[in-house]
Parts: sequence; C-alpha cells; structure tokens
Amino acid sequence: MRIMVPATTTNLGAGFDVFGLALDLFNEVFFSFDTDRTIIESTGKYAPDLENHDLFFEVFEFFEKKTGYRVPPVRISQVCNIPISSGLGSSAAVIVSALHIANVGTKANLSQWDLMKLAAEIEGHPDNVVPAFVGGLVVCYQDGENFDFEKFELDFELTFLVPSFSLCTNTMRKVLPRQVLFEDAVFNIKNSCQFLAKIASGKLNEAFKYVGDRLHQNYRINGNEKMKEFVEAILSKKPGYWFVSGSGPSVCTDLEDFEGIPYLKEVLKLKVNNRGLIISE
Ligand SMILES: Nc1ncnc2c1ncn2[C@@H]1O[C@H](COP(=O)(O)OP(=O)(O)OP(=O)(O)O)[C@@H](O)[C@H]1O
Ligand SMILES: N[C@@H](CCO)C(=O)O
Repeated sequence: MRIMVPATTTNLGAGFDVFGLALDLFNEVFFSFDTDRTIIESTGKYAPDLENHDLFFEVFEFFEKKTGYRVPPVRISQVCNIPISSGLGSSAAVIVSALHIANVGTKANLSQWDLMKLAAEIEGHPDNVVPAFVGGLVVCYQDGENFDFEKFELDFELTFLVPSFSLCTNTMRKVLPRQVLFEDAVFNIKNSCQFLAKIASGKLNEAFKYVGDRLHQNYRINGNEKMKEFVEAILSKKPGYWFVSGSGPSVCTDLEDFEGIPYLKEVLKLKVNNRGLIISE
C-alpha cells in the first residue's frame, strides 16, 4: 500500500495558523503489515537530513491513546522528497501518513475529518495538515474542539528559496510574543482579509500584494543570525512580494535574481496541488 502526502506552505504572511497551501511535491510512503516488528526505512533526496523516525512512533502512540486501538507492527519505506525542518510541512507529511497507516492497520476506519482533527491536535496547528489532506489553499479554523476549513482550488506556481540551515517549528513558536500592539493586529487582519478576498474573487495577481505581516515573521527572522542575513539579502533585491514559508527558514518570493544570497541551498519552483494526499493499494 502507498500514500503520497504533499508539501505545504503556511501563514502566507498575515494568515498565521490559518492559511495553508498544498504544493506539487510529495513524500511517498509505502507500507505493509506483513511483519512481526515495526521497521522504518528512509530514502530520497532529504533522507540524509533525518536524525530519527521518532515522529512516526509518536503519532502511533497518540492514535492508540485517542482511539484505544493497538497499531500492529508495520514495515514502512518512505521516500523523503520534502526538505526537513525547512518550512515546507515535512512534519505534517509524516503525521498525515502515520495517521493513515494507523487507521488502516487498526481497521478503526476513522473519517478524514476525524483524522484531520487528530493531525491538527498532534501538530498544534491545522494549517499544514489540512491542505496536506485536501489540497488547494485552505482557510482553517481550530479553537479547542471547534474545527472547520474552506478550500480554494488555484492554478499558479510559487518560488521557494531554501537555505542550508534549518529551523525547528516548536522552537520558532516559542519565540513569538504573548501580546502584540493593537495596530499590528489590525494590520494583519486587513492583509489576511484582503488576501483572501482577492483569492475568492479570482484576482490572484493582486492577492500577493497583501502578504505583509507584523505578528510572527520579524520575531523569527531577528531571532536567528543566519535567517536575518538570508532575509536581508532577499529584501535588498526589492522583491514584489515575499513571506516566510511556515515557521521558516524557507522564503517564498517572486524574485528571479538569486545572486549573492547567503546560505541559499536550492530554489524550488512548486505548483499548487489541488488534490491533496494520494492513496493507492
Ligand atoms: N520524513 C520524515 N520522517 C521522519 N520524521 C520527519 C520527517 N520529516 C520531518 N520529520 C520530523 O519533523 C521534524 C521537522 O518538523 P518541523 O515542524 O520543525 O519542520 P517542518 O514541518 O519541515 O516545517 P514547517 O512546520 O514550518 O512547515 C524533524 O526534526 C523530524 O523530527
Ligand atoms: N502556522 C505555523 C506553521 C508552521 O509550519 C507556524 O508558523 O508556526
């Protein structure tokens, strides 16, 4: 059996923990239950960047605690095509695939809606896992038990500048302020609403004028010397738009000239994936 889970970018500037977008880049996860112990193997471009497979086991444990089912031993072989700890949803791809494997192996047969809620609970925010499940641009709502989302299907390509250093989302969430200025909150509301209104009206080119943020990006950029240098070099080239992908360090921008940007490891040009995850026997 196989499940392919897409990379995702989130926040898109002002939509912190709310906007998520699935991309045309997938981790492939092959799995079978004909084994007497759980074995996980990783191959693919980014497999060398992996330190361990703990996240799979954390998800299985969470699933067992939440459902009461025991996840049977499983042989997993994953192809890591999504950069790790780079702001492109690598952890969400694992969480979604591991929940699917647990759901199949236990025959718990949870609905996709319930799996999405579990995934958002594990990750601590819904904006990577929801688009990983359903594809497209999603606007997520999660407040305690209340969970909802709407999806928009789009057709465009985004450019991501991926640096050679990585940032851990959990760490990047801890650097965020507990309180913000009223005018900064209003700034983000204006931008996120206008971004979404342009998307909903099909005015895609105008949408990316509204990816400004004052709630999270600066705290994350200024909290890491390499990230600060990386973003300052990008801004010195006066991009039409830019935003930090997820919790970083990758940056999405419309730049074409990447000359002299420090720590730049690779440039990924990724189309929107409106399909979400792909399950096959
Ligand atoms: N293919 C994988 N197999 C096993 N564990 C993985 C895999 N990809 C990511 N992880 C785990 O997820 C962690 C990275 O999660 P993190 O949320 O920090 O980064 P990200 O998901 O790539 O970025 P963002 O959440 O900002 O999009 C890694 O340190 C590793 O523990
Ligand atoms: N909205 C989350 C996304 C992490 O990928 C954050 O910025 O922490």
